[in-house]
Order: sequence, then C-alpha cells, then structure tokens
Amino acid sequence: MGTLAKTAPARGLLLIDDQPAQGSLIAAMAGRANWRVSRAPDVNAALRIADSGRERIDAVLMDVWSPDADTAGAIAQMRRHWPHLPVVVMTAQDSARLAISAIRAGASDFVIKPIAPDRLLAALDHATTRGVDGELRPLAEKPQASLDFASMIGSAPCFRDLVESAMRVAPTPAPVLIEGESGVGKEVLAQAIHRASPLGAQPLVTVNCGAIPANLVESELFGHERGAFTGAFERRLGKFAIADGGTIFLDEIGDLPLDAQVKLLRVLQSGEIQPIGARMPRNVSVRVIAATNSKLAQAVSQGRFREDLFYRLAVVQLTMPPLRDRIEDLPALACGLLTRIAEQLGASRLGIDKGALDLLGAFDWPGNVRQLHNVLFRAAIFCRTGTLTRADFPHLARSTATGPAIAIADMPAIDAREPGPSIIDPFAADGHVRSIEAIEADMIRLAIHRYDGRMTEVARRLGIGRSTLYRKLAELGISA
Ligand SMILES: Nc1ncnc2c1ncn2[C@@H]1O[C@H](COP(=O)(O)OP(=O)(O)OP(=O)(O)O)[C@@H](O)[C@H]1O
Repeated sequence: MGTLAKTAPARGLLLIDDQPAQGSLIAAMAGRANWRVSRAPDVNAALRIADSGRERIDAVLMDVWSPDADTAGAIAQMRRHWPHLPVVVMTAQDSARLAISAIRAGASDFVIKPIAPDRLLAALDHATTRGVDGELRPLAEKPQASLDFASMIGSAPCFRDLVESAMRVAPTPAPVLIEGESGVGKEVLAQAIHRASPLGAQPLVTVNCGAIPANLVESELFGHERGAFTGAFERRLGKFAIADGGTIFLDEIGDLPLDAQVKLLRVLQSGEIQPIGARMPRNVSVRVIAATNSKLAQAVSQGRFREDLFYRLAVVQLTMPPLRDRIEDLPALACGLLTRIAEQLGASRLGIDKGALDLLGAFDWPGNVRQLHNVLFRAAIFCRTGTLTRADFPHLARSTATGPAIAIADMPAIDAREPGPSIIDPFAADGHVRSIEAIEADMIRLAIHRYDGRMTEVARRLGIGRSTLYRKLAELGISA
C-alpha cells in the first residue's frame, strides 16, 4: 500500500458501481488513503464524467457482478476512450468467468469480493504504478514497504523460535513451505526470507494461487504467446519468467488445481518453463517459497495435493503461530500497525491507550494480525482524536463481553421486540469485509427494530417498496 504524505495531491478514482452501500464502503476505504472518489452507476455515466474533464481520474474501479452484462464490451469501450487509464474490476468469488473476460478485454487487474481494505488499496496502487500494458511489477517494487526480519514485530518465544529458523534457512537455496492460519504474517515472513537471501536485490514475485481462476493458472504462472488462445491478444510473461533470478512466493498453494500442480512439479524438476503456445521451453532459476492456510499434509492424504509436489516444496517447513498464542505481542503489534495506518491515512500520529489495549488483548483474533490491522484501520478512520480508546472498538467490546467473538452476520433472525444492532459492522470476525447481502440483512433488521416492526415505515425509510421489502425478507431469511 502506498505511503502517502498528507501533502500529496489526491489521486482520482472513478468507481463504477450501482450499489450505494458497497460504493460508500469503498469510497470510505479509498478516500482515507488519499483517493478522491467519483461515482458513476454505469459505464455511460462514467464516460460522461471523464469527458467533462472536471475530475482528475487516475484509475477506474468497476464492479462486474452480472453475467448478463457486457463486461468485455464495457471495458473495451473504456480502453478506447482512455487508453492510459488502468481499469481494475471487482468480482464475486464465484464469478471467475467474469474476471477472465474482463482481463481479456483489457482490465489491468481484478479483486475478489469481499474486499479487504489493504488488498483494495494495494491493487489500486499497483495498477496505477505499473502502467496499463506493463507486466506485473515484482513485489519488491511495490510501494508497500516489504518487511525484513528486524522489522517483524514480536518477542513471544514461539515467534522468536520461528524467526530464528527462518533466518537460518534464508541464505540457502532451499524451498520453504510456510504454514499458518490466515493473516498470521506468512507473506511478511516470505519477504523477510527473500530479503535476507543472496537473491534479496532480485525480484520477489507473489502469486496468490487461490485468487486465479482455474483456467488462467497456467498462463499466469508460465505465460503465453500472442494468439495462443482466443483472447490472447498480447504475449504475456508468466510469473516464473518475471521472477527469474529471484524468488517466487506461491501463496495459498493448497488451492492450486491438480493439473496445474503437475505442471508446477515439472517446472521445479526441470528448471524449464514452457509458455502456452511457445515452441521451445526456456530455463529459469527461481527460489520457491510457498504458503498455505491449511495443513498441506492433510490435503495430500485426502488426494487433493500431490505428494511428490509436497515433498519438493516442503524441504523446510515453518509453522507460524496464531496471534492468540502470542497475545503478549499485541501491544507492540498494535503500535507498529498504527504507525503504518497513520502514514496511509496521512495522519501525523495515532496512539492507543491502555484500556483499548486491554480490550484488544482479551479478544481471540481468528483473523490474526490482518484482522488486528483491519480493526485498527476502521477505528482510526472514525477516531476524532489522535488516540484510540475502548470507545473506538464498540463491536469488539460487545463480542469480548459476551464471550466468544460474534459477528453480526452470524446472529440469528432478530425479533423486532429484541434489541437490534445499532451499528452495522462492515467487517466479519475474520477481518475481511462482509458481503453486501449480509450488510443489507443487518440494515433491514436494524430498520425493523428502529420502527417497531411497522413495515410501511420500514420500507419508506429504506427507500424501497413494501413488496420489495417482503421479497427481501424472504430471500434473506429474516423473520419480522
Ligand atoms: N510480525 C509482523 N509485524 C508487522 N506486521 C505484520 C506482522 N505479521 C503480519 N503483519 C501484517 O499483517 C497483515 C497480514 O500479513 P500477511 O499478509 O503476511 O498474512 P498471511 O498469513 O500471508 O495472510 P493470508 O493467509 O490471508 O494470505 C499484513 O498487513 C502484514 O503487514
């Protein structure tokens, strides 16, 4: 993520999205990282805004949600109008087809919903700094500072043991497999290993194996020649070729489809890649670091992951502890993360008091350091003073007071006579943003509670017809 000084001119983001709730959330995330957001409900309105020349636009973020919409046509139209503007699309997890057609039509990148703030901002920074037609920039060049061992926060014995093992393996060429729950810092550790290795000045290229649509995996990893398949308008370098001479970080390796596992194994055995449509293979020299949220050995025993590939990758295996097992590190982590967040938000400094640290220390952090970052990020956005207190964490206060963490999304249907949610939390317990549908359900529950179940008033205040309200109640499983 970019570290923007307060005085840096705002960059312009044109958001094409016809869902106001989602748009507001994205505008809030991007706005506080110095993006000035203009919103358009559709491509035609977006073209009018751009043509008026009144707004500065550095990137376009477009929601592609409907399989019926002509996504490719819309992106091609935008690229004709604004050949130098990167277009990032956001799609649902199950809309791989839309992401593929968007990329083929010229989109620079895609993000999968629900979108975490740091991922969105990184995608926008990445898209604007690499140019529309450029190859993906290696991670080492990302504006988001990569961490080294010295800056990895944590002094708990289990964490220090891990860091020591990682420091010992870093200078060797051995492949490393990092295991750990989501958000524990596997990517940070991979960066630190890379930076401490003899390849530290070379690129570190990250591939999120879980985020690539299955039929794009091969092209993404090994590249393709122009015309290799329908829609391959340009030759594209694969991530292995970009990482040549450096390190490749294969994140969420457990999600790699089996046929791609076969091809990856072949590359690791032979040191050669063959881009799709290329006549000759080419040699590459790449150190591999892989990471997984799940137990890969278990995936092997269940036949979901190839055993031979597992042994190739797991020459050295490092397991990262979850944050709850090193909760003594929380104060130092919170302070370190707040320094970063202050930079991102252009604030001079952000602090946190002891009461708030005690509250955070009582939570069990299923989404680990990333969740802590998101919780602090959200609190910092709404904080009016420079110091976070318990009052800045109302949702956490509620869930720690009631025992285990409860996300509003998990609450049962609310009876209008029971106290309903008073604030709608955009984040789930794992630190990722919640779906629009879950937030919409909360909004309806809140309105039913607020207007004592008077459905005409509820519909009027929500700005929808009564029949739409009843349809939504049925669809969302809300009992009023
Ligand atoms: N020890 C640490 N010191 C400082 N920041 C950290 C540390 N560990 C993690 N972070 C921060 O926490 C966030 C999550 O880290 P990271 O992306 O490396 O986790 P991950 O385990 O790779 O997550 P996922 O499995 O979801 O990909 C990042 O913002 C990262 O900078």
